[in-house]
Amino acid sequence: MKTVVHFGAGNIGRGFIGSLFAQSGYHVTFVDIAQTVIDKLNEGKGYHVKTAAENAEVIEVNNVSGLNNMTQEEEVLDALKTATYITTAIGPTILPRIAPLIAKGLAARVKENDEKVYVIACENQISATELLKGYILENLDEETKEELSKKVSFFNSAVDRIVPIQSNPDSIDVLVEPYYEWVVETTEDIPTVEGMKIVPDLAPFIERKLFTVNTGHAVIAYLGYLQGKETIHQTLEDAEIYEQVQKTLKETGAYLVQRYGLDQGEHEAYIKKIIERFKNAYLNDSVNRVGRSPIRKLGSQDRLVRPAVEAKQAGLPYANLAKAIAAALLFNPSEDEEAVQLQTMLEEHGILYVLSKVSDLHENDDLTQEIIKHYSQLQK
Ligand SMILES: NC(=O)C1=CN([C@@H]2O[C@H](COP(=O)(O)OP(=O)(O)OC[C@H]3O[C@@H](n4cnc5c(N)ncnc54)[C@H](O)[C@@H]3O)[C@@H](O)[C@H]2O)C=CC1
Ligand SMILES: O=P(O)(O)OC[C@H]1O[C@](O)(CO)[C@@H](O)[C@@H]1O
Repeated sequence: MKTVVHFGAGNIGRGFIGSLFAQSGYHVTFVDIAQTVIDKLNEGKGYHVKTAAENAEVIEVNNVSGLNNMTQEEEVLDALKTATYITTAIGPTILPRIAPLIAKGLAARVKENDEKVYVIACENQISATELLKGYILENLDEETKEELSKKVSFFNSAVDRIVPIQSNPDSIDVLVEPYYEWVVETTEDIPTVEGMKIVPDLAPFIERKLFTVNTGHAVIAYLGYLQGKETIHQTLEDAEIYEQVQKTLKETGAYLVQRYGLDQGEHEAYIKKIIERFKNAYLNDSVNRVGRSPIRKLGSQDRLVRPAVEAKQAGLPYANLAKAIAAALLFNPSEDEEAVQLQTMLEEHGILYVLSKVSDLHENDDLTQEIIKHYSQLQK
């Protein structure tokens, strides 16, 4: 039986990527630091994925096991030696932390196994696998890098499925939205995985996804948070916020249509479909989850700043994106470490410093001035 080693046995790991591999006949070895999840994976050897819909579908996921990368390094290295795929859904900021272990595993593997292995990072980040590859290579000598170049392929990917924080922490079953899309960039002939869509150029797919699903979601989360809302679907019931989401996605849409030559009508239909997905009350998705890690989300390549910069450079409107960035700067749930860090940075150094440091935006930039204007208005 073919195997996959998947780093991150969380919501996307269990509810999406791991589940697709299991359904395709793979044994899935999840690697995580959450010992309780690892124990449950090993005890039950399976779990259920349930769709958030009136007529819920329940999928049984079998042929899974778990390893703890902090305490079972040797076992993880063994699993890496024979895996066909190595995947991650762990969060972009964690990739550098798991890279040394993957590097060690690949270095040992290429000495004794000539079979190809495919590495795919499934994160909300442009070029996540390329970045992971860089972190892995930093840990290897020239000779091993040369071996890797023949036997290991790295593919960027875009993952789209809304999986909220699960309501029962004692269960490893996962509630997911019915919709999903997993797009992988390669021209190689690779072993089939059910639900994996292969394209030669990921750029239009990941940008369309990140700057529609994730931008729209972020607008709802940050404006909802400021209005004291708890969930995404409740926030969307607010007519003003609903309109703000539409106006912001019109801005990212204009950029995407121009940049990738998308069909205007088809893109408008795509936006409509995404907003319908956000309305799914069965997900009960919290604004704090969707807005989580605002420093990452305010990064220059992420869902808010990058499309704003791109729109500005293309001579297109960006005022609503600037408002979304301003709202993100006011996101402050006490349990979100990055939100706390962001607020401390704002208090100690001010908004210009934060926009420069976190978003690579400078004082004399028109976008910076537009953000500051909205920031002052939202503070009132
Ligand atoms: N939840 C969602 O709807 C979607 C999430 N994503 C992306 O998928 C990735 C994972 O997100 P979620 O599954 O929602 O997060 P999650 O928090 O549910 O899962 C992350 C898992 O990584 C584990 N982890 C953290 N640090 C670790 C370490 N050093 N070593 C091993 N394991 C570690 C955690 O224990 C957790 O089980 C993120 O990049 C996210 O942006 C992408 C699309 C949808
Ligand atoms: O997972 P991140 O990058 O923190 O952001 C949350 C976003 O990811 C998703 O979970 C799915 O793409 C969306 O719900 C949301 O836009």
